[in-house]
Amino acid sequence: MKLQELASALLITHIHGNAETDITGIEADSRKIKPGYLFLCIPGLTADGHDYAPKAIALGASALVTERVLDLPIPQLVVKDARYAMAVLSAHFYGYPSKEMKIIGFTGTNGKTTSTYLLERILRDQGFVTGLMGTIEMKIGDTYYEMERTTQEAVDLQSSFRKMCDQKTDYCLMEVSSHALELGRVKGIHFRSGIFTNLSQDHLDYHGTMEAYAAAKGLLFSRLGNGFSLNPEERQYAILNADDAASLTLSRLTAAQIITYGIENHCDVRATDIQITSKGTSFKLVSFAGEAYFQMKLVGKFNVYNALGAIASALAENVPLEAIRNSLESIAVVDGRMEVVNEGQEFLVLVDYAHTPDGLENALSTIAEFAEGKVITVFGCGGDRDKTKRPIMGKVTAAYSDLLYVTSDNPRTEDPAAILEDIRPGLEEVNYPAEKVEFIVDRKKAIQKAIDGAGPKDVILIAGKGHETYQDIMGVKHDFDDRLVAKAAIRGRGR
Ligand SMILES: CC(=O)N[C@H]1[C@@H](OP(=O)(O)OP(=O)(O)OC[C@H]2O[C@@H](n3ccc(=O)[nH]c3=O)[C@H](O)[C@@H]2O)O[C@H](CO)[C@@H](O)[C@@H]1O[C@H](C)C(=O)N[C@@H](C)C(=O)N[C@H](CCC(=O)O)C(=O)O
Ligand SMILES: Nc1ncnc2c1ncn2[C@@H]1O[C@H](COP(=O)(O)OP(=O)(O)OP(=O)(O)O)[C@@H](O)[C@H]1O
Ligand SMILES: N[C@H](CCC[C@H](N)C(=O)O)C(=O)O
Ligand SMILES: [Mg+2]
Repeated sequence: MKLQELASALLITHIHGNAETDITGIEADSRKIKPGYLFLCIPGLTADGHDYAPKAIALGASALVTERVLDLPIPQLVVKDARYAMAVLSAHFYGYPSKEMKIIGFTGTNGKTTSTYLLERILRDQGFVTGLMGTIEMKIGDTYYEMERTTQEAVDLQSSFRKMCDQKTDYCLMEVSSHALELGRVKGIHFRSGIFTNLSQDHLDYHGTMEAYAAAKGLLFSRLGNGFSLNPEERQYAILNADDAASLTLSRLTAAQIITYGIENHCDVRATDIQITSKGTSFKLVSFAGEAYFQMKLVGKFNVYNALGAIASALAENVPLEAIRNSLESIAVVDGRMEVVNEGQEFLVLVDYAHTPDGLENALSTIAEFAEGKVITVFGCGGDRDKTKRPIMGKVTAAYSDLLYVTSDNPRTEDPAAILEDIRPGLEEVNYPAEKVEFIVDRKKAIQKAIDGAGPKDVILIAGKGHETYQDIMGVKHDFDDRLVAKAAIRGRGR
């Protein structure tokens, strides 16, 4: 594609240099530039892409997108807002792939990853080709890709969508993080539906206040539904959790058709008669499409919410209720979410990705429903993330745990011991007995200690890292998988 043609996607631009320059690829990270690529200079929060233009040129960039003319020897497309231009130019370069398939976006503090997998199973069982992108991985057809972040940068997103379209994907199920919404990574993407899971405290380091965090989530819904159509294929849906107060604001923001789901409040897709055990969850579904009894292997009331969002969305796609039930009942576990570690021991070990106060509350209140012995919790808080959630996570955990091992999560660039100290005030606030808690920086040792001390019928929750297979310490990712560490500890007991 010529630079001129790319520029035609924007009204106000100025080409400095040869407009006929060939563009073979498009990138916003100088380290990924290949010969012939256009390098987008993005002024960021920690760096300014304009400073990396010489590096990009050294790697063979054929042109730049800049916000001001740089004294450099290659053509430049000068734009008003490089970040916005990145979203527009990427969509144009890849031929607007989001219009060629149905993209369903999931947003909310907790439950996004889980919900994408539930809907993926339902749609796959119907014979649809699905793509999935989120915290654990990206899947295109049957190929898996590692993800750097939950929601990719605009250039990578559009490139991934193109690959999905090339594989004849019918539905793309994607997590849409609040960072992505705020930073415009998903601007211009045509969503079929938006699913809102819930809103509770997280990421205040980035958003500052809960209001700003909620407003970021709202961006997904405010862009939905403009352009009504009789054709069901062209409709857009906002699928909202009727039991979460934030849904009211979202319903005012959107022009899409709203489908509500929930347990407590009146709604379109509702679960009643919920039974929770350590082996699964059952409920009666009452919906605009009929009633059915569900017997899921997934554990916890929060997974009923995740199932309801997926059910509402599948009903909007015309999937029969019976088929939805069969698919959901066949799912054994979502990677690292309430995953049982079984080495034949007499106590239950669960690895879960709860890393917010609400996530922990949900995981632990679920365990409280069926625990017969002691509840033993191992958890920590990630470094370089919202510090204000640390004592709250301590307090929540204390409320449910008979024994507590406070340890490291991903310390990233912070001092691990200092992170543990940020959790302590939450325990002190509720006078959690000192003899019931240990602060152990080394996560492996903490897990081993918890497992060594467990008795028959106890339940151990190892929270925070779920599916992760590494521990990030000072930017170095060390091999670490809670499930493998727990297995080894169970086998090593008493030795
Ligand atoms: C707050 C945030 O999300 N920041 C992301 C954002 O930063 P930024 O736009 O300010 O960019 P920057 O790092 O200042 O760099 C400016 C520009 O220089 C470029 N650059 C930089 C260095 C270099 O050598 N060469 C180069 O070209 C960068 O590619 C970028 O285009 O864009 C960068 C490039 O894509 C990301 O690396 C960075 O992610 C940071 C590291 C991050 O940790 N993000 C997390 C919090 C995040 O996004 N998380 C959410 C999930 C949260 C959840 O679900 O719980 C996610 O969607 O993954
Ligand atoms: N609907 C829900 N409501 C509250 N808590 C939930 C819900 N679903 C899952 N959880 C808890 O939150 C944890 C994370 O779940 P999941 O990975 O599905 O969320 P996510 O929104 O994708 O998180 P992230 O923001 O890290 O991508 C789970 O391990 C579980 O403890
Ligand atoms: N997407 C979340 C994941 C947190 C997972 C937890 N293990 C941590 O490292 O804090 C984040 O980046 O905040
Ligand atoms: Mg996720």
